[in-house]
Amino acid sequence: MRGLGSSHEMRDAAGVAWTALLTHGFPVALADATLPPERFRFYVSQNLLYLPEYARVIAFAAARSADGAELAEHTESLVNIVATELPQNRRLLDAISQLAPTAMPGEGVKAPATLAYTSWLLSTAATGTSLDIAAAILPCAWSYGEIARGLVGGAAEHPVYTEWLRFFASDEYDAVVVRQRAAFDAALATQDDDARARLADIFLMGCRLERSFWDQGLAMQHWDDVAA
Ligand SMILES: Cc1ncc(CO)c(N)n1
Repeated sequence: MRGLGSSHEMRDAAGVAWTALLTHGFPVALADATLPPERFRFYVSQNLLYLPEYARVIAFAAARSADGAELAEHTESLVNIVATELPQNRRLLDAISQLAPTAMPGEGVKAPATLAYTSWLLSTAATGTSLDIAAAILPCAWSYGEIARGLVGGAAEHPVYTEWLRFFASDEYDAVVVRQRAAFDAALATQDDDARARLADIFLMGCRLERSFWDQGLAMQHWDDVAA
């Protein structure tokens, strides 16, 4: 299919589902340091429920790797989540708890967008190929890198948010994204039009779910019986 032969073209095809992530009110408020700490606490708590499932999904991709190079690639992504991002999110929760000391309602319970996103990732992992899984996980890492790199330059100093921005805007994080995209693009080159269209649909859904995760954080949206 013309126009869907690379991650770059899939991102362009995702249109507003992608561009909305770059200008979303949550990261924008985080960068100008006006985001209320309670909202960040809610978001990080939900992220700590999201990331272990995300890691399990990457493990499915590793398990289904076609060759040693693919196995190594997914394993590096998995290690990045388990050894770097999860501990970093736990540190962020500790830090924001100084500014927002009261636990949010339902902090240990997946809120609707968290459940939708993790359930979709896990169902893609259960039924898809390793490349389907790669398409599903690509918007996560890639969009965070792009969001942070776009905002870090003009960001206000903040005792917690600055660390978040620097982490995702770092060269180390960018290297993770570059590696993931290169592996995805190389695999995509071997796919026929039908497969590329399916992968683009998966990528697009990942972008939508990223956006609803930000929306959920901004609104602190939880199940009706959990919300006070
Ligand atoms: C919801 C979500 N998407 C992407 C990332 C980046 O890994 C994250 N930590 N959380």
